[in-house]
This record gives sequence, structure tokens and C-alpha cells, in this order.
Amino acid sequence: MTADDLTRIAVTGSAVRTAEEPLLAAGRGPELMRAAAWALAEHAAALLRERGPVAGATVAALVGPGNNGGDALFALAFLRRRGVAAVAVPVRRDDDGAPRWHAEGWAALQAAGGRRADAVPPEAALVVDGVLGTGFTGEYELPAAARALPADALVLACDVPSGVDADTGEVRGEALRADATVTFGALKSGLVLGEGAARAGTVHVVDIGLGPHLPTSPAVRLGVMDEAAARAAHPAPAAEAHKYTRGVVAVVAGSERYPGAAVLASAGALHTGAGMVHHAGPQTTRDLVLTAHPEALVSAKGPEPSRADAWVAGPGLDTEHDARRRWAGVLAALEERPEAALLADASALALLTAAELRSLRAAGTPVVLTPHAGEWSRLRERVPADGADAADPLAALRAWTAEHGATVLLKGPRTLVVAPDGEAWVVTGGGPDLAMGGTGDVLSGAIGAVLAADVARRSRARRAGEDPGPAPTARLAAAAAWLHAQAGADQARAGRITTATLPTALGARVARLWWPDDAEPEAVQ
Ligand SMILES: NC(=O)C1=CN([C@@H]2O[C@H](COP(=O)(O)OP(=O)(O)OC[C@H]3O[C@@H](n4cnc5c(N)ncnc54)[C@H](O)[C@@H]3O)[C@@H](O)[C@H]2O)[C@@H](O)CC1
Ligand SMILES: Nc1ncnc2c1ncn2[C@@H]1O[C@H](COP(=O)(O)OP(=O)(O)O)[C@@H](O)[C@H]1O
Repeated sequence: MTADDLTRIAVTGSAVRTAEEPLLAAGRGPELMRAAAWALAEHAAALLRERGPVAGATVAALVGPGNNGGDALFALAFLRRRGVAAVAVPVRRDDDGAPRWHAEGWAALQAAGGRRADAVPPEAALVVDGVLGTGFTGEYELPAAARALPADALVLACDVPSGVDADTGEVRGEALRADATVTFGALKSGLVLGEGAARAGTVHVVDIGLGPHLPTSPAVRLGVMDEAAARAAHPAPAAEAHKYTRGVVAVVAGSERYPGAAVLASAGALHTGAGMVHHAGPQTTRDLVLTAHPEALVSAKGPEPSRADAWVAGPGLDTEHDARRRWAGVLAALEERPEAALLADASALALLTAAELRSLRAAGTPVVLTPHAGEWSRLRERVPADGADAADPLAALRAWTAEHGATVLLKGPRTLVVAPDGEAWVVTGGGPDLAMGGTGDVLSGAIGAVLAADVARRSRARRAGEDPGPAPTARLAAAAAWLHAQAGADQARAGRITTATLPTALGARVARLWWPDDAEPEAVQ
């Protein structure tokens, strides 16, 4: 992995341990520990500096029995040399009462003039959590010394907050909530997933030279979607683009009962830069979509199958009968043009069968499903897969997508996207500002637009005699979800908090993605 990748691709803590093995066998353990401790001390000093002078400040570390504690002890020794009052608090003791901790680390701290104490002193401005790192197994019992921290002390976790599973982000026991975490060798997936992400605070990744030893298998890697990856997945249209090269999105959403879904899904696709959006629905939704978006096409059945690059199916479909009929229409259109992509959400997730998934896979149709947690559990009940009931959400998604051949984007505060080949992404950055009815409909349209642009690009490549390879559906869907999450945060910052204005904020984000050097456009009122 390159230095850039280290911050963008998370790997499991176990994979990092495996990567370290040959280096440890070659006797390079102490060197790695010093590199880790040096970086930890640097970040500690930077945090202290935000509050006042470094020299004279007190830093305490909760020190566990293993190498994680060793890192903390060496970091204290480095800080001591910068004039910090460095205090090590052992949290494990042998039967004779002697601290069980990294002997060389303690020797280094003593040599530097640091001391040991049974509790964190009340004047400590910063507490380093160095109890457990990637060696954590079982349950974590919060040490007594961690229960009585000075109220305004910052907490800096060494590698991972103790009690957080570095693979899955599961917190087993009572983990401290860190203000920041300095993690070594690679970003750990446990710091971007689940509760672990919430406990880690700001994460700093420190390169200690493990890059060439880290695994490349998608099964242990997790991409963290960011602006650069989103731009690569959804690039700006070329100068010679026309509406068809930008992609045509067919939106089969909304009904007499839930008309708004048609408007929101169409808006999501339009504001993500689709060349054309064609809504298929009853008269009510057609009128509403046209009123809101005069540039959209509308009809009862949707575009000619040969014209549609992506079908967005499911948000706000009405009765069972209406939903079934319209879903069947989408599948029939895809049979005519299997290279078009399918985004299935909401009602469509309740209809989709294992047999349909098999046919779509056999035809090579890129398929993305976008359940929220409730829809995901119902989908797994109706369409089960071996291993898909795993407690670890990422493992469950990997098992299900591998068996059924569709990419799944699991919506939530941290959206996870996994493709059948195991390629996985996490989308962070959104906030509770998105937790409103209809934001998922906007997302379905946005993903449709990104998929459509990719399908259009691939079709052009094929016509030019090139082999464009399989669609990177996980990356495409995650890019759209990232834009959507950023748009939610942008509009909340600008004082707008309804779903109705989310598509406009999304459009502004897409414009920034595509034309970053242009002046900020005037805010649309
Ligand atoms: N191995 C290396 O070369 C490097 C390791 N580094 C550090 O070393 C850490 C891993 O060190 P270790 O393998 O020593 O493991 P830890 O320091 O995470 O854990 C130490 C020991 O605690 C015990 N333990 C595990 N779960 C427990 C629980 N629930 N309750 C009580 N005790 C428990 C186990 O015996 C474990 O081996 C990393 O997180 C990182 O901070 C860094 O120094 C970089 C280099
Ligand atoms: N607390 C949260 N933080 C960040 N994003 C959230 C949060 N809650 C919901 N979201 C996002 O909001 C959207 C909600 O979609 P969904 O549940 O389908 O709503 P609806 O069906 O009403 O449109 C998803 O993109 C989801 O990831």
C-alpha cells in the first residue's frame, strides 16, 4: 500500500498483526515500537499545544501488559524529554504486586525521569489509553484507574481504544471514548466501523513501514470513501459529452399513495448529473415530477429499454399489485438490455427473489440493493445465505453478496457497501441531519445517476472494441452515498434541514467534485 492508501484503506487488526510477523521474526520489533511511540508522543504534544505549553504539562498513561503498553511507556519517555511530567499508571499486576508491563519501556521512562503512580494525577492534561491494542480478546474490564480521570483531560488512544475489537469495531466491555487515536502501520477497520468508530475520535494513521507487507485481498480490506475516490468513480463529463454519454436514468418510484418518492428519486438522479431522467409512474407522480423538474421525461412505462442505462426501482411503490407489476416491467426491460444497471430499494427489496438475482447475475447486470437495517434483516430472512446472520455486519454482507451476486449498500450512520467479490467501502461523514423521511429516495436516484454514467462509459468502450471489465458497483454506490452524506452535512451547516432541499445541496457537491477549481457558485435560494 502507498502512504496515501494507508489512510484510505482500512485493514483488520489481525491482518496488521500478520503483516508484522516477518518483521518481528527479523528482530525489528523494538524499531517498530520506537517509531510508533515517537508518533504517539508527537500527537500527544500537538494536543497539549492546543491547550497551552507542552513543557510543564502532565501526561499520564494507563499502561497494559503488552506491546500496546510498551508503546505508551516509550511515548511517555519521549514526552518527558520535552519537559512533560510523565506518569505511568500500571493496570495489571503480578501476584507480588509488581506492575506487569513492558520492562524496556518502563526502563526507558525511568531513565528519562518519568514516574509511576497508582492513579491518574488530577493535574493530568492528557491521558494515553495504552491498556490493550490489537491483542485484545474476550471482554474488557475498565481498570479502576480509568474510572477516575480528571474531568477536562483529553484522552488519546494508543493504536485502538482499549476494549474495541480492531477487526470489527465491536466494543466488548466499557471502552473509554478517545478524543483522538494514533494507529500504527495501517488504518484498522475497527476504527471506522460500528461503535469503535465512535470511540476512536479523530484517527491519525502512522506509517511504520508495514505497507509492503499488508494483505491485498479484498476480504480484509475496507475502503474509506473520500473525495478523491468519489471523483475517480464519478468523473466530470468530458468536453464532448452529450446527454446520452452522461447516462439515462429510469426512475420507477412513487405512487398515488407515496407520490413524493418519485420526485425525490428523480431529483437525486438529476442533481447527481444524469444526462437524462425518465420517470415511469401514474399520472399523479408524472405531473409532480414535471412540475418540480421540467427537464425530466415522464411516461407510464418508462424509456425504451435500449435507452436506459440504469433503472432505479422501488421507492414509494404502492399496493402489492402495483409494486409487482412495475417491478416485473423493470426486470423485463433489463432482459432486453442486460448491460444496464439496476438499483433496487424499498418495495423492490421486498419483492426481489433468489431466482431473479440468479438471472440478473447470469446476464451480467450490475445490481445494487440499498436496504436500511430493517430491510436488510427482512431481506436476509426471505433470501437467506450461509453466514449472512453473522453478528459482524461486514462479514454478514460479504457472505450474502458473494452468494447472491448483488452489491449491497447497507444504509445507516455508517453506510457499508460490499460487492460480490468482497470489495468493501465504508461511507462516513454524514450525520443525523440525514435521518429524515425521503433522504433514502434521494440516495437511490443519486446512485442511479452514478451507475448510469458508468454503464454509458462502458458501452462506449465496448463499441470501441475495448474490454471495460466488470462494473465496480461497490465503489460507484459508495461514491454516491459519500456525495449524499456530504450534501446532508453541507445543507445542515447552511441552515437547511429538510429533505426537499437535499437534492440542491447534492448538486452543489457534485459541482465541487467535478469542477473543484471554479469559484463557489452562488447558493441557490
Ligand atoms: N508487534 C509489533 O511489532 C508492534 C506492536 N505495536 C503495538 O502492540 C500492540 C499489540 O501488542 P500485543 O500483541 O502485546 O497485545 P496488546 O498489548 O493489545 O495486549 C496485551 C495482552 O493483554 C492480554 N489481553 C487480551 N485481551 C485481554 C482482556 N480482555 N483483558 C485482559 N487482558 C487481555 C493478552 O494476553 C494480550 O496479549 C498493538 O496494538 C500496537 O499498539 C506497535 O508497537 C507497533 C509494533
Ligand atoms: N444518524 C445518521 N447519520 C448519518 N446518516 C444517516 C443517519 N440516519 C440515516 N442516515 C442516512 O439517511 C438515509 C435514510 O434512508 P432511508 O432509511 O431509506 O430513509 P427513507 O426511506 O425515508 O428515504 C440513508 O442514506 C442513511 O444512511
